[in-house]
Amino acid sequence: MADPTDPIIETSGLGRDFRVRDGLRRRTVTAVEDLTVRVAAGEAVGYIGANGAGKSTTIKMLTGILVPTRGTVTTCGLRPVPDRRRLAREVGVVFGQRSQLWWDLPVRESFRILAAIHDLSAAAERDRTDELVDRLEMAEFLGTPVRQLSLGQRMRAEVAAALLHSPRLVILDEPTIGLDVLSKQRLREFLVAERRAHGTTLLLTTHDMGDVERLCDRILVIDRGRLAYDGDLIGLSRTVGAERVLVVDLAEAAGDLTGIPDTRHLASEGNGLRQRLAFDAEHTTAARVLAAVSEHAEVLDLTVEEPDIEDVVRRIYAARR
Ligand SMILES: Nc1ncnc2c1ncn2[C@@H]1O[C@H](COP(=O)(O)OP(=O)(O)OP(=O)(O)O)[C@@H](O)[C@H]1O
Repeated sequence: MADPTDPIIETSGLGRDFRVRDGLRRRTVTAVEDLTVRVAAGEAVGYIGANGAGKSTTIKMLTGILVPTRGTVTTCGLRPVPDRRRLAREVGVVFGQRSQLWWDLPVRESFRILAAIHDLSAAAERDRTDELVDRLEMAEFLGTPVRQLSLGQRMRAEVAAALLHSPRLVILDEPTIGLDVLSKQRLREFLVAERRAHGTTLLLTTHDMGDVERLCDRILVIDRGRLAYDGDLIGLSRTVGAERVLVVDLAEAAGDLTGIPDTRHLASEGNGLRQRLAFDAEHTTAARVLAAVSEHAEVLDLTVEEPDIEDVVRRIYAARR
C-alpha cells in the first residue's frame, strides 16, 4: 500500500544520452545529466528550460517512454518502464502539440473509449465526465468531432481526456501554447480547482511565465540537461539579484530621486511626477524605500513591480555560461 507521504516523483542521478549522426561520424548528445529531484504529492511544479534543455526527455523517462541511460527514477512509486501499464492508471499526460483524442469522433465518444481503456465503472465514468464537462465548460461541443474544434476547445478536451481517470500526477507539456488570453485563464483556473479538489500533483513545462506564476509553487530550471535551480519564484529572482521596482506618483513636480539609499533611479515622467526606483529585496524593502522617498516628496500613489520572470531565467542561463 502506498504511503500518502511517499514522493510522487523521485529521481537520482538520472541521465539520458542519444547517439546522433554528425556528418559521417556519430557522437553522443547528453540530453539529461545527473538529475536528482523529489516531488511530493500535491505539489505544482513548473519545469522550465530553453528549447533543447532536456524537458521532454525528462518527461519521457518519468512516464516510461524512454529508458534512462543512468540513474534511477520512480513515478507514483512505480518503475516507469517495467511498470508502464500500471503507471498509466496513475498519470495523465497532456502534450500541447499532440492529441490523444480520436480526430473524427465526437468528443463524447473519445471520452467513452478512454473510460473503457481505464476500466472505469459506469458510475465513475458518468460522475467524472459530468464534473469535467462542467468545470471545463465543454457541454456545447461534446457532440462535435475533434477535428472541428477550435484550439481552445481542443485543449480543454485534451485536458479532460488526460484527467478522466483521476490520475494522481498530471504532466502537462506546454498546455497553454497558442491559446488566447481568455482560454489560458480558464485552463489555469481549472487546474487550480482540480488540484484543490483532488490534491493532484502537477508537473508542467511551459515557456509562458503566466502559467508558472498562477499555477506553480515550485520551479525547476533545467539548463543543457542539468538542474540549474530548484525553489520558489521569489527565490528564483533572488538568486540572480533581480530587482523589484517601486513606482511612485508624487503630489508635485520634483527632480530625479537619485539619492535614496539602496535604490537605483530608473526613470522620471511628467516633470518627475512619476518616478521609478529599482531596489534589491535582499537589501531593503518597498516600505523602507517609500519612507525615504516621503522625506523628499509627498507620495500620492504607488505600485511595486515584480521582476520579469523570463528575464530572471535568462539571467540564470547567462550566469552559467
Ligand atoms: N530522439 C532523439 N535523438 C537524438 N537527440 C535527441 C532526441 N531527443 C532529444 N534529443 C536531443 O536532446 C536534447 C534535449 O532535447 P529535449 O527534447 O528533451 O529538450 P526540451 O527541453 O524538451 O526542448 P523543447 O522546449 O524544444 O521541447 C536536445 O539536444 C535534443 O536535440
